[in-house]
Amino acid sequence: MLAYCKSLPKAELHAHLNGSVSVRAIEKLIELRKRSEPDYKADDRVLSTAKAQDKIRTLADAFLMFPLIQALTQTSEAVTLATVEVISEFNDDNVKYLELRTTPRENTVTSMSKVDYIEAVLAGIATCSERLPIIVRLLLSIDRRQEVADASETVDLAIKFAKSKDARVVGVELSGDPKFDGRKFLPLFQKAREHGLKITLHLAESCDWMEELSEMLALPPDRIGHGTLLHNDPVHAAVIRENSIPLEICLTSNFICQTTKTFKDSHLDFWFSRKQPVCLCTDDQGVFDTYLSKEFEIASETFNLTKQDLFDTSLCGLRCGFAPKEELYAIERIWAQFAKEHALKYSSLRD
Ligand SMILES: CNc1ncnc2c1ncn2[C@@H]1O[C@H](COP(=O)(O)O)[C@@H](O)[C@H]1O
Ligand SMILES: [Zn+2]
Repeated sequence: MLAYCKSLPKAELHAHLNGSVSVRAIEKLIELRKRSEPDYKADDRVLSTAKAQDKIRTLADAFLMFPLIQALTQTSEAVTLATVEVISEFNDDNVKYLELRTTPRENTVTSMSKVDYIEAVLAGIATCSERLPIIVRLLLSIDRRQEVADASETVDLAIKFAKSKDARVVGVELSGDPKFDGRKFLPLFQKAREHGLKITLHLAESCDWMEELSEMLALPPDRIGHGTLLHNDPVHAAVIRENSIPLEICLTSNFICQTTKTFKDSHLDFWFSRKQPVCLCTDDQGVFDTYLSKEFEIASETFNLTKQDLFDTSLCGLRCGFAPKEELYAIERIWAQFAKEHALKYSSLRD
């Protein structure tokens, strides 16, 4: 089944740039940093090829890893390199449509501004677009720990970049440690929506911090990141069903962080059996040592999914993308062709 999962055209909608950087790419980033700082020594944990499960057992452990990687992406050159490496690896896994997300950061030591950071990511996307058969769009992230003023700046930049010529920025998202309440950012998400941006929110990733849910769901978001525990509450589940909000489900991430005890405990089954749109995603493929085809294989083994189910799930991912519908229709031709070659059922939304 893994070979089939690899051959499937796929859409990845939930990938944090810094969490997606592989050990191989980290080695390149260290080399780059050593050019200007020959004595630089990276933290051993980011270079360890040990299984992700040995390093991370809780969500809190995962949050210790991100700053170690972010320490290597503090210049425009490094940010572009990381972007190119991450996109290339998704392309190698036959991902045809990718939505990367990242938190724009400024760095006073290297004089990198938030605008520089975004432009560096966009430069990486532009380079890959010329060379590789993959369409990439960008979401700008608000980190739950941020001050509202900082997040507001990010939303304003997202609005500005979305209106630029290439329009590769298509949305904003909320992520970061779930113990920080997201409600203070709601007016910013409203503003982003008024300017045509799409919104996805990490919600209910951990059982300890659920107070915000009703207000966050009332937005309502265009997609939900994880939503691991939302199905346990009938009121929340009803909002999701009524609004047909797609869920971005990251099996390995949830399992490693132990927000779902086993793959079988994942909320994927609940939503899948109710025909809710569900997108399989990697979250942080570098940190969690995974890739999208593997997530499809795990889903298939755990929930007895057929080749047709996997194809439908992969197509569902594309259709939940935030790029304009016309662009998504154009990319869908690849799925139509795959269905033809593999005698799978496929019907265009236009039929
Ligand atoms: C494991 N589950 C998760 N839950 C919540 N937020 C997560 C996350 N995984 C990653 N991030 C968010 O993505 C940032 C790293 O990428 P960027 O520097 O933005 O590219 C992390 O600092 C965190 O805010
Ligand atoms: Zn995430």
